[in-house]
Amino acid sequence: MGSTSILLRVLDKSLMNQILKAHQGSEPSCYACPEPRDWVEELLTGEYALAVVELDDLSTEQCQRLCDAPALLQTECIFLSQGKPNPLIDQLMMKSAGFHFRRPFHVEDILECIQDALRELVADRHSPQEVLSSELDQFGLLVGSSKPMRRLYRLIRKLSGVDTNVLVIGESGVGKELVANTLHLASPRSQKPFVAINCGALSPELIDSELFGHVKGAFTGAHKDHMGVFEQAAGGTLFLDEVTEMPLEHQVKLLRVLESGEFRAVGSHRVRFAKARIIAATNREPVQALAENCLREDLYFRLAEFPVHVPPLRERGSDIVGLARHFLAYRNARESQHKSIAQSALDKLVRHSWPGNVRELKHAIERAFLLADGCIEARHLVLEEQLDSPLASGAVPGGMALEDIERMAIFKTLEENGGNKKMAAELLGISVKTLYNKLEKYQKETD
Ligand SMILES: Nc1ncnc2c1ncn2[C@@H]1O[C@H](COP(=O)(O)OP(=O)(O)OP(=O)(O)O)[C@@H](O)[C@H]1O
Repeated sequence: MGSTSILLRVLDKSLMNQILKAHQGSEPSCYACPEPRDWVEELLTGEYALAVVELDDLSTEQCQRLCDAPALLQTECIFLSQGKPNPLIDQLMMKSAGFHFRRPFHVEDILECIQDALRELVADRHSPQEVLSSELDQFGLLVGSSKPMRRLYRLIRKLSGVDTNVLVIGESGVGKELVANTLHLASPRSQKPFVAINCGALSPELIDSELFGHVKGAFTGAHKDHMGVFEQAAGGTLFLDEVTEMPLEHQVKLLRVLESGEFRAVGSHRVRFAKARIIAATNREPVQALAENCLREDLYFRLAEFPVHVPPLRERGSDIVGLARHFLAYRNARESQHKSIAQSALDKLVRHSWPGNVRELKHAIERAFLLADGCIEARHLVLEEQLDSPLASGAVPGGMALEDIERMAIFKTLEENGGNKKMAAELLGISVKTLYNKLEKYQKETD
């Protein structure tokens, strides 16, 4: 018996026949548990993908065996009963995230529910294929086939032929540095250096030296001449990342070089000429950066001769799945592996809002690659949900009890997922069983 078969224990003969008829000859096959065979034992073998079970004669002992066995959670359950209040069935429902149909049975609804459950299970079992190749187009170092990316490629191609300054704008992790590097590679400067510095990470004392260099003896510790990035990138491209994080007084110095093309190394009187093309980048919207005084207006106009907006990942449609496959294919190739990705995992990727953009996706796939043995499933994808949550936005006051935060997270996740406990447990990063235990606890407290 394969693990995709259905266990049937339906006492209502007509319903049983209709289910069997609907699945005659189709995958997965049905196994009708003959009475008085112990259907509980059969179910707990964990060999069934789905179980449709009539429960009216459920005994306390059977209920306990089911509730105690983790195998119950491996099987999707559809329970049928007469509908009389039955604490044993209630207890079972608390342990398994199953459906419960009460008499009179609506055959259509039950068949539809079975179909739904099977569609998901079959998709997960049959669709994962080894991901060994990427289907996305690539321009320079940028991967993606979506419309906004194609528009970006066209703009980069146009800008590669001219020597103007460019300001690359986009959220963190969208690929701004890759855009700058691609622009460099597509330009006549491609044989010269591409030098990147993070303006936000430069220490204020060393910033002049980093940008313009220094001569031996210029200050304590300057044991030899040092070439600044303007000189290192001569003839090539200088990428100034996070330019809005540079202190305003240093932005003036940068502006002077951009205007005059001249600079002097610290401790030297010799004027040097800047021969690098400047591409700057920022995570902030320029209008806001100007309003918040993080960016000098004159520098902005100098840098943004051509502003290039890089779209966030959530606006790139099927590139999300395409990039996930791309990163997986490369990882498979590097590690000589043949790992696959399940449809449920791809669905989870599509539902996510990607606050950390492509960087977050790349990390999520790399972490999942390590966690999954053969097939990456939804549970292997640890996404930065917390960035979206009220906790990160400061909606949770400091000093709030951790239990209250947990209760809030659980109820909010259930609410947002239409009460789907499996999905909620997955998003919360706990097992369905743990979710039930926690619900039981919190519900008791509020009763
Ligand atoms: N279109 C893409 N194709 C392939 N990889 C990408 C793409 N965009 C981004 N990446 C990858 O995502 C990661 C982040 O990219 P990058 O550093 O260029 O982003 P960024 O916008 O400059 O980030 P930050 O604002 O934090 O500096 C890198 O590992 C990069 O290789």
